[in-house]
Formats: sequence, C-alpha cells, structure tokens
Amino acid sequence: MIEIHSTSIPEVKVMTSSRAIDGRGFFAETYSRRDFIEIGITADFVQDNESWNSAAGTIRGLHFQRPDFAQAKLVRVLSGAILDVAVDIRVGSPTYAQHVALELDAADNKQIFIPRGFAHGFCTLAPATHVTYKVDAYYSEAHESGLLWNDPNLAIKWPVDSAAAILSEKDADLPGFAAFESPFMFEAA
Ligand SMILES: Cc1cn([C@H]2C[C@H](O)[C@@H](COP(=O)(O)OP(=O)(O)O[C@H]3O[C@@H](C)C(=O)[C@@H](O)[C@H]3O)O2)c(=O)[nH]c1=O
Repeated sequence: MIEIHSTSIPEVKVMTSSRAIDGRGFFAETYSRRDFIEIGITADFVQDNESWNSAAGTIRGLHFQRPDFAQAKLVRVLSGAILDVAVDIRVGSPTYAQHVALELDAADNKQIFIPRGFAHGFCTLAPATHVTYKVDAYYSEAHESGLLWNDPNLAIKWPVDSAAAILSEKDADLPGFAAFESPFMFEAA
C-alpha cells in the first residue's frame, strides 16, 4: 500500500509505503512499478544510486542532467536524515524557480519523487546518512549540469551555514541562477 501526499509543486510527490511490523522488525515494498503507475508515476527507472555521507551539514547539489539524459529521481533515506530540495527549472512553469524542501529520515518511510526538469540537492541533518535513489536515465558525465546550492535568488533555507557546509569542489564552482538558461520547457499535463 502506498499513500501519496501533495507538495507545493504538484509534479513533485511524496509517498509513504506501509510497513508490516512484527517481532523481527518491519517489511515494506519501497517500489512497485504497478503501484507507482496507479498513482501516476510512470518513470521507467534504469539505475539505482546510493550515497553515504559521513557528516551532518554535507551538501550535494543542485544537480540535473540535460536532455537527452534528463533524470526523474525517487529518493529515500536508509540511515540518518536529509533536507531534500527540488527546484523547478522548467521554463514557463507556474512554479518556475520555486522549490520543495522536505525532511526525509530513516524512520519516516517517506520517499520523494522529483520529475525531469528539476534541479536536485540535499543537506545531511545527521552523521552517517545513507541516501538511495532511483533514476530513469543513465548517468552521462557529458550531460551533467547544476546550479549553485546557496544562490540567494533561489531562497532555499538550508540548515547549514555556507561557511560550515561540506561540499565537493565541483559543487562549490557551480554557476549561479542569474545567468541560468534552462534546457527544460514546461509541458502542461
Ligand atoms: C551521479 C553519478 C556519479 N558517478 C561518478 C562521478 C564521480 O566520479 C563520482 C561522484 O559523482 P558526484 O560528485 O557527481 O556525486 P554526487 O554529488 O553525489 O551527485 C549526485 O548528487 C545528487 C544530489 C543527485 O541528484 C544525483 O543525481 C547526483 O548528481 O561518481 C557515476 O559513476 N554515476 C552517477 O550516476
């Protein structure tokens, strides 16, 4: 059983899978193509990723792959906790440049679905945070792109100061939003 919750950007969805709890612990189906199609998520996932993060205050993002390797993502947390962020970069979208920020932790059995046309990133809220996500297009280094995580134009309330954040050199060098030309167009459903 999967329950779907809406967010401030209709195409970004949050799901809770029910858990069967017994003396051993719990069992849950975290992805069933059939159930996801029933709730309108038809992405054909082709790759599973995991990221392990040693420290709280680690930032990864904001990332996307350009067409023809654009990726929808289905993100969940196996241990620790994150603030997960999806920024709408679909030109012409009623929510262009707006974002959804959602706390995900290992206990809440929530997942977030982020469609193609969004930049994605997260900040760890605890040490030893293990994140896993499915994507519906293969990794392509040539199509990697991103936006600077703390660009004030995006007004994301990150739970870490810029000076204290732990991030890759690549992410620290990502371009800001002011001169950004998105490769995505909004397509009404
Ligand atoms: C994303 C990715 C990276 N790699 C390689 C490239 C590099 O050598 C190493 C680490 O890559 P990165 O530094 O880009 O990893 P990371 O910063 O964790 O990138 C990820 O961030 C989150 C927020 C996302 O949304 C993902 O789509 C992805 O962009 O792994 C792959 O082989 N396959 C992949 O799918």
